Amino acid sequence: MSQPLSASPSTVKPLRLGTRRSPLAMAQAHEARARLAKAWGWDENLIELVPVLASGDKVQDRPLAEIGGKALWTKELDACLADGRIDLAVHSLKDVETIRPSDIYIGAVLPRADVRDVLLGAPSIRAIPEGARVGTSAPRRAAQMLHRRPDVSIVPFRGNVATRMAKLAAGEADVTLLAAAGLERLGESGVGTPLALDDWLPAPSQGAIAIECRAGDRQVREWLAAIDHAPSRAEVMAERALLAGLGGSCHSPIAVLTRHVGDHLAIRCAIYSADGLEMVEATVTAAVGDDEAPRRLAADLLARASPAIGALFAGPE
Ligand SMILES: NCc1[nH]cc(CCC(=O)O)c1CC(=O)O
Repeated sequence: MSQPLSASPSTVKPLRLGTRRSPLAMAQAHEARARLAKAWGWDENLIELVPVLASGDKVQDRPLAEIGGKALWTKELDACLADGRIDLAVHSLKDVETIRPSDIYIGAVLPRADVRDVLLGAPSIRAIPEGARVGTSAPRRAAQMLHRRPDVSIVPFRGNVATRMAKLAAGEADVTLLAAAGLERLGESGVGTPLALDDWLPAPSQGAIAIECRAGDRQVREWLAAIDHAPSRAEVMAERALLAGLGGSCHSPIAVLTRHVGDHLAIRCAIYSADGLEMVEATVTAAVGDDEAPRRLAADLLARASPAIGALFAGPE
């Protein structure tokens, strides 16, 4: 007989929550566990954290775009979900590829944290010394920086948040950029200068934590629904639809922010050439859940993009 819905996990059969092993991933997993346990009145011990080594964590010395992209963060956790080693997987949604396997479902998006990028090493973009070395391996951050400051040079800067802060302190670059959300979750919210959203947009889904489960697991889907934050979900899903419309990959410099304006969504997006010299931007208002509006925005951006920009996008997926 099938289990009645809303039964609790037990000490004999705890819920298993898969996560990457980095300090940021572990902090996000603890937050997800705390929210789920609280929503259902469970002891946190009924949710067991299962750290899984992702292939992206094994390679630290080359840009991700070079190694093969975003599935590097999801492949291992996807396999663990599929074969039942875990029941839930926690991710920074920003690192989760746009097209997911059909047997995996995003059961919850947690309330989106501070979406801004933080500049470390200088008090503002303008104050960065002439010709400074900017440490980043993110095509978006590199292009945005070069767009504003064509005089700087970009140096590769991989590794987890602490590694990048240590590299900055060791002088491997003069400035770097990190997500405010990640810094906050690691208890480092005091460092650096958050960049104003008026002239520095974040990555798609930046600041959002997603919890995935098996698409067919009705019980876990019901549990996750209780901690899903509908406004955050609407915003990041619009950004993911835009990304799908652009055919954006880890090579694609895409900056976007979606915000609720009344009961609608305002989507602002800019796409760049790799050298930051060229940029096209557009804004659109969409109804919540209307994936066509972000896709039209993507088509409009691509139609206006120069060859140097267009080469970085595959087009509608
Ligand atoms: N690219 C790695 C990554 N993935 C998610 C975050 C931070 C948390 C978030 O943006 O949700 C970071 C670090 C960073 O970009 O500084």
